[in-house]
Amino acid sequence: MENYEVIGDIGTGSFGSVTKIRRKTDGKILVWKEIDYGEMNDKEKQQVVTEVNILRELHHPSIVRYYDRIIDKRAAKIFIVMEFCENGDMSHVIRRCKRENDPMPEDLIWKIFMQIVLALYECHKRKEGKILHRDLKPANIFLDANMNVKLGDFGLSRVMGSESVYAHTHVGTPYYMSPEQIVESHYNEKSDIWSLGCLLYEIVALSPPFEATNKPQLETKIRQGSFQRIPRTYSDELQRVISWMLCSEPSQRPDVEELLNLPQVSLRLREKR
Ligand SMILES: CNC(=O)c1c(C)[nH]c(/C=C2\C(=O)Nc3ccc(Cl)cc32)c1C
Repeated sequence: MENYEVIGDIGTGSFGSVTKIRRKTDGKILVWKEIDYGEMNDKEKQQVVTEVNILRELHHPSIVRYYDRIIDKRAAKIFIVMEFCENGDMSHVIRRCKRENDPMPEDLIWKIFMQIVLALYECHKRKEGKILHRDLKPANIFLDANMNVKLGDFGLSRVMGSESVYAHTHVGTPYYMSPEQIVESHYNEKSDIWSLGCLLYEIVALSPPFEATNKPQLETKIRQGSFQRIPRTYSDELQRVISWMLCSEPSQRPDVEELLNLPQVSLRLREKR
């Protein structure tokens, strides 16, 4: 802890709180996310260790960079030191767009989508074995000073299984739950693609595709799979890729490779080079 100076609280992520810090050696601004493992059983502790080790291996410009971890045995806490993303998370951006009735232009949406797909490609297609994100949502997508997308920490949500101590912090309605998760069948990379479809829909329409005031109603809507077309100001192409990711049948959904081959995505990939 002595290598870092606390600057101030940033907020609470989907689990654990995030604090802005300064590295004393070079003054670099970073954040740490605090995980309290005091109440965890051995299985959950092992899972956090495994997931942090996976985070350490992942180096990609569109994935939040992991720098360090500090274990405070006395307080039974782990501090995960990660990259600072000056422009916060996508849920704040969506709220601002909605409040100011200032929707994002389609070109920016395709750029954001491309970067999230690149990050997810890194996870799903890594040679050491697939990593599922399991918690794709606006609050887990961060933006750096140049409005580049950074996929937030993930896999850790594996610790968030229903049996985990964290389950209670999984506050809010599971808007992005896939049909197969409702019937509690096995979560796979196509479930991440479903969540990506919900995420892209919400970035475009500024509301999730399936909304309800309670879980049973939400599950019915998700199972029916019908949702409003995105605003007419956006192209049929954007509507088509969202509908493709929101196919009820997982095998019908695209994988990350097919998404990278979309004309609007591959065009921007070539521009990036
Ligand atoms: C209103 N929120 C913010 O301004 C904000 C800012 C400037 N940064 C963040 C969050 C993170 C940030 O800056 N880096 C992060 C790395 C991992 C995780 Cl889980 C979260 C962050 C947030 C939520």
